[in-house]
Amino acid sequence: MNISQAESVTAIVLAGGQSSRMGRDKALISVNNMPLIRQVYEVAQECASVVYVVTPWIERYQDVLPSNCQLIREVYDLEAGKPHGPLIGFRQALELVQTDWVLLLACDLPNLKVEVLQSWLQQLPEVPEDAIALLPRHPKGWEPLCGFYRRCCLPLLSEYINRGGRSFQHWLAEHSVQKLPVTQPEVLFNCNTPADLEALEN
Ligand SMILES: Nc1nc2c(ncn2[C@@H]2O[C@H](COP(=O)(O)OP(=O)(O)OP(=O)(O)O)[C@@H](O)[C@H]2O)c(=O)[nH]1
Ligand SMILES: [Mg+2]
Repeated sequence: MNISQAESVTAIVLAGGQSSRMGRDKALISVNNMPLIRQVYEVAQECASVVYVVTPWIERYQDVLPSNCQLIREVYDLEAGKPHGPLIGFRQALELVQTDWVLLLACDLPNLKVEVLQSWLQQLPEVPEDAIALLPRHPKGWEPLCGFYRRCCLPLLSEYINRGGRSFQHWLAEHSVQKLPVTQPEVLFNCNTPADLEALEN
């Protein structure tokens, strides 16, 4: 990919989940000798001019990420003892974005591939103006944490959050979203459980 295309996208990696199904922090689990969060970070870096990692636990991740990594400390819900959820983390980072498009990624995508993301990037100029995002679709809805959003969706996101909304699916259902055709669905594989991890290792 040439530099001008790389410069047109900012990546945001969300790493504030509870890993309740995995039973331990999945961002730090090593697959092929590299923590998952680092793998996602490195792929993102190949495709974006700026990469933000959003987490309440900067100290937990900074040692496994490059020293120049831009970590954003997410606001924490002190009463609940956990972050406010991925939509709030996304908004916090989106407020800093300067590029027209954002690549939003979960930290549990071990099969992400630079070439695939770069081929997705080529589709951005074709997205209709009224679509706020370009996302893969699965039978139950959108795949919100492995795809692209327009920076200008920030006011719509804030308005939804201010109404009390906390669901990507509900928010996306209110707007026009372009379907991203995925020819290699394995890149979307989510490592959520010990069984997922085992499947990956075999
Ligand atoms: N920044 C941020 N990221 C979040 C938050 N909740 C989930 N994520 C991230 O969103 C991505 C997808 O979340 P899940 O796969 O459900 O991960 P999880 O919430 O850690 O796992 P479970 O507790 O098993 O649902 C992962 O990269 C999580 O780290 C949040 O409140 N803030
Ligand atoms: Mg997941």
